[in-house]
Amino acid sequence: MEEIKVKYFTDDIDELCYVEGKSDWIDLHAAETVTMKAGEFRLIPLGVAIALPEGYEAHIVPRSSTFKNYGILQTNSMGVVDYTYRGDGDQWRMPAYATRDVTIEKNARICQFRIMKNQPRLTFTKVEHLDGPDRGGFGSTGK
Ligand SMILES: O=c1ccn([C@H]2C[C@H](O)[C@@H](COP(=O)(O)OP(=O)(O)OP(=O)(O)O)O2)c(=O)[nH]1
Repeated sequence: MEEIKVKYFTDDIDELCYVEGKSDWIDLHAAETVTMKAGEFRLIPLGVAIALPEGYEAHIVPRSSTFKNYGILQTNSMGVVDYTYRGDGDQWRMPAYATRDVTIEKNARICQFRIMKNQPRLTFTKVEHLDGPDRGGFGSTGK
C-alpha cells in the first residue's frame, strides 16, 4: 500500500478516500462554491496539493456524471499532474468550460484521479520507412 502526503487548502471539503471495491479512481472536490455563466472558463480549485510517489504521475478526468450534473467540460480532456508538481502551493485545479449557467457547491465531487507509473525513458530515431503493413486509417476496423 502506498502512503501519500496530501495538503488540504480548506477544511470544508471531504478528505481523499480510496473506496474499496467500487472503483480505484479517487474523487476530487470543488474547494469553493463556483458560479459560472455559459461560455465562461475557470480553473476550479480542487483544494489539495499532493506529493506523488517517485516515478508516478496523476491523471485527472471529470466524473462520469459531471457534465450531466453541472454542464461543465474539462478543457484539457485529461489533466496530467507531473511528479514535480508537489510544492506546498501546488494546488490541483480543474480547467472547466461552462456550457450553461451553473453553480457548483463547495465540496461537490467534480473530478476523479488515479496515479500511473511514468513511461520508460524514450529516444526517437528518424527513419525513411517503417517495416510493418499499413493499418488503413481511421475507421478501417469496421463500422
Ligand atoms: O488538469 C490539470 C492539469 C495540470 N495541473 C497542474 C499539474 C501539472 O503538473 C501542472 C502543469 O502546469 P504547467 O504550468 O507546467 O502547464 P503547461 O505549461 O501546460 O505544461 P504541461 O505540458 O506540463 O502540462 O498543472 C492541474 O492542476 N490540473
